[in-house]
Amino acid sequence: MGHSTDDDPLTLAIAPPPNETPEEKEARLKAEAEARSVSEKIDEQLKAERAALKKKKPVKVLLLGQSESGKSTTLKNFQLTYSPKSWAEERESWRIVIQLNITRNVNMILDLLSEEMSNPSILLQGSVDSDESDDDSPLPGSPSNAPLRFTDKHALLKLRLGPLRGVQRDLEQIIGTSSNEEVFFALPGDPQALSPPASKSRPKEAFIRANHTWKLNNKSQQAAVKHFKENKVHEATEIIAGCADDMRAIWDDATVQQMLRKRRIRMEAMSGFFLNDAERIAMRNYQPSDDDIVRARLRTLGVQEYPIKFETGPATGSDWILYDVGGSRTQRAAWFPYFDDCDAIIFLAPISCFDERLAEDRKVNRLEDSYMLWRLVCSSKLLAKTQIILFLNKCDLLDQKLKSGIFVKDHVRSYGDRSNDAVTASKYFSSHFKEIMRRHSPESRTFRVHMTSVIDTTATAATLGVVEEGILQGHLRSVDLI
Ligand SMILES: Nc1nc2c(ncn2[C@@H]2O[C@H](COP(=O)(O)OP(=O)(O)OP(=O)(O)O)[C@@H](O)[C@H]2O)c(=O)[nH]1
Ligand SMILES: [Mg+2]
Repeated sequence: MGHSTDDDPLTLAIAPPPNETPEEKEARLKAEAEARSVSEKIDEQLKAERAALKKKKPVKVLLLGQSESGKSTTLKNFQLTYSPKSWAEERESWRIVIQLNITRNVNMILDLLSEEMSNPSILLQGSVDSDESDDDSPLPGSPSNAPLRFTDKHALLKLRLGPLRGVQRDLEQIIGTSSNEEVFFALPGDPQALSPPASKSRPKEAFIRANHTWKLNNKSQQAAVKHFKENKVHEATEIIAGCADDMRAIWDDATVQQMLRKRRIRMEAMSGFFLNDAERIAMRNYQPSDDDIVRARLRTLGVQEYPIKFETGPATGSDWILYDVGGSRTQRAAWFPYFDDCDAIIFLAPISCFDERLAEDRKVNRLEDSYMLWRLVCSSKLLAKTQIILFLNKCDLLDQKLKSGIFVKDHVRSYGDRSNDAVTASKYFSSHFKEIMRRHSPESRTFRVHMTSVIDTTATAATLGVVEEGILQGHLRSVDLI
């Protein structure tokens, strides 16, 4: 039955000669073994060279998730933990962002005060939608619709804090809210992309532009900063310093607090809230702490590339590139080109947002939006082999929210009669994300999840340690597979 093999030209060519003597056979086998060994060595060398090349390639990590999910904050944690030198260099740049954040906090209160003082009938109609919650019931613990009693003190505070409106305008100009920059990222034919979406009662946010101009890297930008430092920034710092006591007074005022409760606005839970630190931040020589920087809010536009040379940890010396994306709807089309060729994705889902709506589309629940995005990422064929790590973020806010008496089951019907505590709720949300991954991944993959509050830099450093190791291993495994 050896017919076909015996006739095969290759078999015939490499067959031992007929009548081979034992000596000849031994010599032939030896020669063949040597040839095999040389060939294996060459293969190994080629593999090692390719592996070395790949190892030199930076580890690429993409941060994804809806707007305000905590992507940029996670990036800051990476910088703080693994690249402290470059973190320190950027400290000063955050000062004006934080000044802008606190100025906005005050101006938001002033807007609400003006509305209430000029139109007290609003009060008698009960609560007004604050943008932050789906239902119209007053916040637990808020008094009944008792009328707000404004006095001369409020009129005076409004007057004295008035200059902060000009400060906001100046600081926004310095950081850069030019619509031209946004056009750069506009989706073709998308008129919304020309102006950042902002709902009626939500303060507009500052945002990072595509080319990091807010960090002011080139000469003309540096000249512009110098100019502003001599003029506008100095002026803004002086005005803020002069307003320190009044900022504190307006925030501590019982009527203002009552007004916020009536409107179901929890300013403390809002991004970039700094009023509890007014005196410190208002100081003329204010230097942002690490914690301040992590809490500062600056919206991201487009896709920002952050090369990080690891200065500490097991990956010391290695180069990583973190891609931080804008998470609002008009920004999402820019994500897809980055799906190709990335080692890992860290997906942020803020689980405290189960009762909130998207700023850019008030019809959409934020948790539902996160589920939808997660499904999209899990089902992407381009990402079939990419490691995906889920951060169920803002666990601190989830805990506060549930303790304040807000019930998950009132917003997520399937939650049923489960216990209304943060651990049970986060496990419940986690199981939902896991199921989506299981159902929609093109190939089976491991569900890696971390419960996070990424403003907690110590806890986040520990989480990043685990994540870093996992990503590195994945990177090296892919090297072995070349
Ligand atoms: N309390 C609390 N605040 C958080 C947490 N994570 C982020 N934040 C705050 O939420 C705000 C928004 O976070 P960002 O990291 O800027 O959100 P982002 O996902 O980058 O948003 P875009 O750039 O708009 O896509 C910031 O002010 C953060 O300090 C968290 O776990 N807990
Ligand atoms: Mg961001």
